[in-house]
This record gives sequence, C-alpha cells and structure tokens, in this order.
Amino acid sequence: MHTDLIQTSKVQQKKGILLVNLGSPRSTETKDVREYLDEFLMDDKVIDYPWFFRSLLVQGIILNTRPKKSAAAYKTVWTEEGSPLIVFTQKIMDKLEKIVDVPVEIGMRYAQPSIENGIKKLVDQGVTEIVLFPLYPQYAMSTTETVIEKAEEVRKKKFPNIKINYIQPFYNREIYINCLAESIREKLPENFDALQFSYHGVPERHIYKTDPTKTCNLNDCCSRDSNPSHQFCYRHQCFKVTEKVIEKLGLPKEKVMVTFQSRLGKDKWMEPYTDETLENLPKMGIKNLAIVCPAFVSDCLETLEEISVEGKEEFLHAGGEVFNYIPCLNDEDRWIEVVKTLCMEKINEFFLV
Ligand SMILES: C=CC1=C(C)c2cc3[nH]c(cc4nc(cc5[nH]c(cc1n2)c(C)c5CCC(=O)O)C(CCC(=O)O)=C4C)c(C)c3C=C
Ligand SMILES: [Fe+2]
Ligand SMILES: [Fe+2]
Repeated sequence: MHTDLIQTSKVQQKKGILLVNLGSPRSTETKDVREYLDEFLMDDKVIDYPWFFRSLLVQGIILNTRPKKSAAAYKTVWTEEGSPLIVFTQKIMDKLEKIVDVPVEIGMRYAQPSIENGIKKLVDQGVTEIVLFPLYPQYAMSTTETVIEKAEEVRKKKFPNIKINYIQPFYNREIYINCLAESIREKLPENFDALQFSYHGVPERHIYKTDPTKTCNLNDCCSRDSNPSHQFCYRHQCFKVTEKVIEKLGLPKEKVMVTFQSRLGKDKWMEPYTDETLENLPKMGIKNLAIVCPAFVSDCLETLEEISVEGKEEFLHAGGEVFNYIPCLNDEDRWIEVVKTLCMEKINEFFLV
C-alpha cells in the first residue's frame, strides 16, 4: 500500500529540462547593451563589492563608456538570427528536444529569454520537476553559482511547488573530455608550434572567496591531483580540462599553454593573461598558433571578437604568422549527445529520490 502511494505520486510528476547560459543584450543598440551590462555587472556574484561601491563603479564609471564600445563589438559578431550565444543555445535546445522525451527550454542568467521565462514555459507544459543545466564546464561564483541563486530566487517567489535539480560542473567527466578532445582533434591544423587554451578569467579574489577549505593559494595546489578545494576552484578545473584533453590528443605538455582572457577593471585577475601572451609568443619563436576557448561551450562575443579577431590581430602584429581559432562545441552532434547523457542521468537520479 505504502509503495503504491509513492509510485502513484512519482507517475504524476512531469519532468523537463532548462538549459541556462549567460545571456546577451536584446540588440546591438548602445542603450540595450547598457541595460544588459547594468544587470550583469550589478550582480554581486560578478562584481562582489558592497552595493554602494559596486554601483559607484558600475553605474558611475563603467556604464559611461563601456556600452558604446561593447555595442560596436557586438555588431561585428551579431547574425541575422541574433546573438551567437543565444542562437547556439537555441540550436542545442532544438536538437536535444528531438532525442529526449521531455520538454526542453532555455533561459539566460541576464536579459532575455530569462530563467523565469524558461521555467514558466516548462510549467505551462505541465512540468513539475526541472533539471536545470548551467552550460559552464567549470564552476565559478560568477557563472554556476549565480545561475543557481537566481533560479532558486525565481522558484521560491513564483513557482514554489516545482522542484529544480541542478547539473554540476562537468569539467572532469570522461564523456565531456572525449567530446572536446575529438572536436579539437578534427580542427587542429596539421602543423602548429603551440596550442593555447584560453579560459575566461576571474578575479583572484573570487577563487579565495569560494574556497570552503581556504587551502587554495592559487599556486601549485591547483594543479595537484587532489585537494579538497578543487570542487570550487575554477583555476584547478581549467587546468584539469587542459591536462585531460592533451592526454587524449597525445600532445606534449611543452606545446601547450593555459591563459586567461576577458579581464575587467583594476583587480588582479588570474594570470597569465591571454592578450599579453599573444603579444609575447612570436618573440619566443611561436609563429603558427592554434587557440581554443574551453570555458565557453558556445561561441560568443568573447571568442568570436576578443579572440578570433582582436587576438589574431595582436598575435600577427607582434610577428605571428598563422593564427588558427578552434571554434567551441556549439551544436556539434557529439556535444548534444553529452548534453543528453548529463540531463538523462539527472532525470533518472531525480526519479529514484
Ligand atoms: C565562461 C565563463 C565566464 C566567466 C567565468 C565570466 C566571468 C566574468 N565576466 C565578466 C565580465 C563580462 N563578461 C562579458 C561577456 C561574457 N562572459 C561570458 C562568460 C563568463 N564570464 C560570456 C559567455 C560572455 C559573452 C556574452 C555574449 O553576449 O556573447 C561581458 C560583456 C561583454 C563586454 O562588454 O565585454 C562582460 C562585461 C566579469 C566581470 C566576470 C567575473 C567576475
Ligand atoms: Fe586552486
Ligand atoms: Fe564574462
């Protein structure tokens, strides 16, 4: 009798998937970019100063000049369908929907379509249990953590009766590493002097702040095999992806480097910086470079403009000869299979609870 009741209640639960990415401005108009940057940078998980200082910095300084500059950059990558980041996330959704038997929606942490919008669409289809997938391989306070915080806020306020289960960062999952390695292998040129892994940076302070063990010193501990801080150490997780991928590709360590891009403001961000490295490589004899950006699963402003256009110019200007940008996983079928596996794993786990 007791088991029957539990099973009956389980059958009544309807599951759905919400794919979450960072988000882009509504358009490339400066006012829309300003609105987007305002929401993004006023998030205390992104600029983690007390509210007064954050608003002084963001609304008093950054929003005076950056929106115009960023709008011009967005114009160079925008497509007829819209922002590459959102278009690729939609493509993942479209492909995933065809191979799973539950509804799939997307939601962006900032701007539209919002997380609330995505949850509502699922709820309108009768969904009561959501598997939410933050599309970031590595954990960071400014990505995974803020997504979960926002989704929980929306759930408590607007959808208190639904359940959300979160997919954890997947940087060390074999299926993801195989997928990334195969994708890179296909796109690597025949000859190259070095392969650069350029990850989005974060301020060093963020790493210390989110380390529950307070053991990470942003030194060699991040590359050690085991340390209790690794679960929340973005730096470690970037190193781990690199290490596992180059092992799969059979590349010697000497041919590979890790750098961090897209820094903002005057804080100390993780080093070495991508732009400085690109300027120095030609002097070190590296003229033919391949570069990949595995903090991003979808190409976006930070890869298409900052790396494949600006980065290329920096490298060539400094004496580099060949610059090969390796695109992100985007909507490659092998990546869709990984998304499916991670989602179904969580759905089944959910079902067993
Ligand atoms: C991949 C993980 C990301 C981390 C970690 C991250 C941290 C982080 N970012 C900023 C500031 C900006 N990032 C911007 C764009 C942007 N950032 C990510 C991802 C991560 N950010 C993506 C995917 C994008 C592209 C969005 C798109 O529409 O294509 C921008 C906006 C663009 C610009 O003006 O340069 C800013 C600003 C901080 C401060 C931060 C950690 C503290
Ligand atoms: Fe670390
Ligand atoms: Fe960013």
